[in-house]
Amino acid sequence: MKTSRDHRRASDSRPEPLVIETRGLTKTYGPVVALKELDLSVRRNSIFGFLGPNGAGKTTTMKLLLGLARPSSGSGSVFGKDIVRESFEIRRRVGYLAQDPRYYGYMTARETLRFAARFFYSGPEEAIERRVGESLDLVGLSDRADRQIKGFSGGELQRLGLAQAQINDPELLILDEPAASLDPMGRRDVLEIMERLRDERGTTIFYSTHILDDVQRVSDSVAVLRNGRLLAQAPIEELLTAGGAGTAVFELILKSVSEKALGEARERVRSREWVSALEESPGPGGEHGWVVSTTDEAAAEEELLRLILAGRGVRVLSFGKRRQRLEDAFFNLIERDGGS
Ligand SMILES: Nc1ncnc2c1ncn2[C@@H]1O[C@H](COP(=O)(O)OP(=O)(O)OP(=O)(O)O)[C@@H](O)[C@H]1O
Repeated sequence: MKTSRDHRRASDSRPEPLVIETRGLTKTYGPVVALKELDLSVRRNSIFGFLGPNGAGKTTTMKLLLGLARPSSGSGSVFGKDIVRESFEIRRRVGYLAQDPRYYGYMTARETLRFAARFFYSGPEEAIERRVGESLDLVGLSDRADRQIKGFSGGELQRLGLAQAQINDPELLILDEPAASLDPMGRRDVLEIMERLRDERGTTIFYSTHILDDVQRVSDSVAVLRNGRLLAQAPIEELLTAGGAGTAVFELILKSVSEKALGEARERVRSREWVSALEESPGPGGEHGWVVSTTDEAAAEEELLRLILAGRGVRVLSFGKRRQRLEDAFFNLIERDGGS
């Protein structure tokens, strides 16, 4: 039985081949357009976050990829195989965790995984037991393996779901909101397991979520979907930059003896190439609020205060830094798309 693959990450700079590719993929349910002309490209050995609010079309996309629903138009392939004509072959090589998986509460975790493993392996019992044991280990459930599932917490159930989805050592895991219902600890566990699967087994992971922090934490690439339409698709760093996130923003409150002194400070700051924006707002009692966006956080840390204080007559009452996050980038993209 094959339990692992060659999961070395490519050391050269050639891009990994595409595991999922869709072109103009569309699904309508009567008058409802659940998915409109989706072009998606997911590279091998990546964690791909599929991000969007409720009703965006995430589950619909996953069902189309798995052959559980038929496209209204457009096409798609997984491992180069057609999602309509070759869905049986696709499903054999994919692990899927549905949004709300159900289990038999009277069964133990080990029995559940054994049951799932028998669908895939007809080999000797020891091989199945070994695979079940490895899977329990992977998700940290070895010490609870022989307890009935009905007593499991939400986090334990989700980890069992992951173990079940990867029981056949799939090349691709499709996970529908794997961490949505969990507390921060439970979410961290699930994200760590996803990383281990990518790093140690070379699994490609395509997962949906509406939790921006999770996407920022583990994804290599991200697609943002809204009302069935793709707003953006890019490696995460690119998306952060495009949406204006990932850059540092400095917030200051200044007090100045004169407009002239303030104007000179403004000119000194604006003359620096690492300043991408300087927004000003008047505060109470002659104070001035400044928000300075930068492209080079280190340079700004080193120079910004010095530049402001270089002339006489300007005092800095407060100085703080915040980093823009994916959340800012996401809402910027949605705003650009015309609404919330
Ligand atoms: N079988 C169906 N019949 C009619 N409409 C459907 C059907 N399945 C999905 N839809 C509609 O298609 C749209 C996309 O739904 P989908 O479940 O794909 O969204 P989602 O992004 O997965 O949302 P959620 O996070 O809430 O699961 C929604 O407007 C939904 O109501």
